[in-house]
Amino acid sequence: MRLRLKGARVVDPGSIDDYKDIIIFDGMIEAVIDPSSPYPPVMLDSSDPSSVTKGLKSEENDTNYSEAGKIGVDNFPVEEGDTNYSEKGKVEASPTVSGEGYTNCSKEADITEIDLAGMVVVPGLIDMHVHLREPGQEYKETIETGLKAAARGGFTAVCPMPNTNPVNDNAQITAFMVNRAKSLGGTRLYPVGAITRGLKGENLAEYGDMKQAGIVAITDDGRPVENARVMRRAMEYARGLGIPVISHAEDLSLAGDGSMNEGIVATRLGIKGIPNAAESTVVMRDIALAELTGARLHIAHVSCEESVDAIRQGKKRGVNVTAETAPHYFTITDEAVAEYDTNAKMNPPLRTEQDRLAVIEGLSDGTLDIIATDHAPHSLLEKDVEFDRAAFGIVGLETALGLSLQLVNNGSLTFDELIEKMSKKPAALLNINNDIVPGNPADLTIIDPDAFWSVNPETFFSKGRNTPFAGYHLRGEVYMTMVQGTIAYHRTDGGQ
Ligand SMILES: NC(=O)N[C@@H](CC(=O)O)C(=O)O
Ligand SMILES: [Zn+2]
Repeated sequence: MRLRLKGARVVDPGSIDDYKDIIIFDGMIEAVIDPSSPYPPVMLDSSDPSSVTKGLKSEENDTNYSEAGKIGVDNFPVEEGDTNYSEKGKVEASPTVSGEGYTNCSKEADITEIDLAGMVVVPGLIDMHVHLREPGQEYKETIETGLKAAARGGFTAVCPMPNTNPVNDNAQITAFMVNRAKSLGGTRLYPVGAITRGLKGENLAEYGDMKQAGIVAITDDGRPVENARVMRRAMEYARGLGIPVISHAEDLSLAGDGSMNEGIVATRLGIKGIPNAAESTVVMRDIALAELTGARLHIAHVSCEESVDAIRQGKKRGVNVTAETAPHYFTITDEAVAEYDTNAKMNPPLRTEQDRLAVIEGLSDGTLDIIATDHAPHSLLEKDVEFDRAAFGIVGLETALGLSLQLVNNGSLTFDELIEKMSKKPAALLNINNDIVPGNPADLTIIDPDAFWSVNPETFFSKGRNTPFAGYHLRGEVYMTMVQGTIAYHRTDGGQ
């Protein structure tokens, strides 16, 4: 089936920001054309001047001819030697033209149109940090519910972390995840393998085998690699394989048994704190190790000012380091814990206003390359308990775009910058080509930029309800998520 996405503004940062129609055939982007251009484009036959009109839809006026002449520059594959195309088009711009009754190209012209007036189409969003809990903790989330939540959040691809049970530290588990996702269709899954077997921090996992089975990076996320020599060796192997090492930066001896940010709020609540240095010291160590090994290092879930500073300095020195933060770190602070709300408990913890602003500054000056969710679903069993006994982690897939768009609405980021951070940068880091160009799979996120909606966890497709954002009013919502030309999510009328 051929689809025409009609009437939307198409934004692919660095290459397109314009009103374009996207033609999709067999799951692939076939053409990106001017909204007034006919499709398929007119096939010229000099012996039959009237042929130029065949297959055209009727238009109000005849300006579509000169538009048709422009198709070549609009990525439509114009035949070699077709240089007088536009000239011919002009010649045939006769006022008697009507699309009615022209059936010559009707087979090719059999196009289903999707009206996207008022919407923005962007390259599919990629969330490079999610926890899908399968295998092992399917009561919290499954690959199926996680991928549905991802599609609803506008993500065409996600990267599940290896802290499943069993751990994704071998090719069998990797293959299981990949196959499960393939059998489901919808949002794509690119697993991240473990750095060490069983996430124990001792012996390296088999990166080569896992890479063949589909991993795109390695990490012990959920736990730091405590031993610097182990981390160094991991970086050396990963470098050889051309995959990034993702660091969950945490000094366990400093974090101790803290369960929120160390500071005034923790003192007031009588909760043990985790200082910024528990994160930033390991960020600094891993940047030093990346400098030593030349590996590609990616810092996960950056929460505090000192980490942002360390990454900024590392980048200045030319270290191959990228970093992500999550929407909660630039939206709320440790004040959100005030009612002992376990839905505001995650690792690293929510920090102070100063840190929140430093994270936004890091996003806007490019120090923080990527926005990822760290989607960490838990059940009531782990969350409906005393604060210090509750599990760390919040869900994020279905609120990420809405929360992140607030940075655009309030002028902290441009829309292009946001799409860079939620789509293009993760794609580049993971070697995924999601440019909106003919020949690429039609993995697209369609955003309704002015829709107002409220976060209602009861409507989540995720099994997790553990969000601190319930009741938030947001502007900008996912309208449709398309993966390989198939609709993976479509907002029903009226929003949620
Ligand atoms: N972020 C969290 O608070 N929790 C994550 C682990 C992690 O990303 O460190 C989890 O798996 O629940
Ligand atoms: Zn982590």
